Amino acid sequence: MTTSAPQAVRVRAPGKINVSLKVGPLRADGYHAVASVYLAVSLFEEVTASAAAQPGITVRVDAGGPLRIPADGIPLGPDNLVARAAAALAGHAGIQDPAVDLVITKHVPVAGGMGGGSADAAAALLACNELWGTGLSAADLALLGAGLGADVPFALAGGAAVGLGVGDELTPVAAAAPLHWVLVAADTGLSTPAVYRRLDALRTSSGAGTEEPETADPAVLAALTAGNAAALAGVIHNDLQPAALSLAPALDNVLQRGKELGALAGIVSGSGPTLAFLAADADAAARLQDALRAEGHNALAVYGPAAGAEPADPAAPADHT
Ligand SMILES: C[C@](O)(CO)[C@H](O)COP(=O)(O)OP(=O)(O)OC[C@H]1O[C@@H](n2ccc(N)nc2=O)[C@H](O)[C@@H]1O
Ligand SMILES: Nc1ncnc2c1ncn2[C@@H]1O[C@H](COP(=O)(O)OP(=O)(O)OP(=O)(O)O)[C@@H](O)[C@H]1O
Repeated sequence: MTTSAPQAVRVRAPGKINVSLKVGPLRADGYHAVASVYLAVSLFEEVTASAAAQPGITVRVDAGGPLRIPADGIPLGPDNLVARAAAALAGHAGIQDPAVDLVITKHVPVAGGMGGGSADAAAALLACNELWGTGLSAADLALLGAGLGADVPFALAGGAAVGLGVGDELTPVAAAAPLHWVLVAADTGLSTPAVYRRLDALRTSSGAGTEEPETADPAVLAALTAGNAAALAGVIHNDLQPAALSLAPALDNVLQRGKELGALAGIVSGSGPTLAFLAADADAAARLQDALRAEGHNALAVYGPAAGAEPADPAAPADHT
């Protein structure tokens, strides 16, 4: 019996928060060495790759989802990370004229610091690998992904992990229990390179020295491994937070408000502006989500760790849980 190639493959990949992010000095290549503790959360992007009749890579975005994400500002041409992912895989596999239609179901805030574009790239790599039967291993996909963005290997892997190098050298962290968070999305995004540049400028003006971050904070890893939200609340940290707050000062009030409303701690996610509030448990997260929504914030309770890129259940709705 022969099995025919699939006509369409749907894959989901998670958004992330960084529960700890240490950033070293600017390198000659324009990047910064980091020591990141990534946590994938239960807010997923989906990418459907369908065989196309004509050669070419097309991109469409279905926006919306529980955080009501608008599609503005997402390129639909070859610059979209899903198109770049498909082109990279085709190039690697020697496919001359790839013919694929890619549809993104967008749930992760755009330019939100949650690695949404990286999740799209990860999902597209996996979906096209399946559609085209190219058979790349997880390690090969991660290498291709690292060429697309520092966060892409983690979006493939999911779970919780330490990321060294530019964030792409991953070591998994076994987390005992899910942690519950409330995300607050902002109306406008922040450019990741602009936030890193602001960090460099703040450091230059304060004269503060910076060390190469060689290891992730052991206290963060211990709290994560134990699934201990109270302990984690005391040690979550993001070196990019002062830079994000300097570019988007209104976030500071929201951070304070989340804590007044019961969060154990609050942090800017990655390069921001999405905020992530840590709650004691699922009930506390639901209450905090509702309290923040009552004050007009675009809030959503999620948990992490969540799975990395994987085929989406065709029966499941394209939702965040
Ligand atoms: C802020 C984080 O999301 C934390 O996980 C990442 O560091 C950013 O990851 P990303 O968006 O996948 O990053 P890329 O798309 O590879 O890089 C975008 C830009 O961010 C800056 N960048 C990114 C990663 C890094 N370790 N150092 C940097 O300075 C560089 O200016 C780079 O040109
Ligand atoms: N599939 C995509 N989804 C969103 N943005 C994309 C995509 N492809 C390309 N982009 C471009 O990349 C920019 C940043 O995208 P993204 O949403 O991944 O930011 P981010 O989540 O802040 O990234 P990170 O957290 O990894 O730093 C967007 O403003 C857009 O111009």
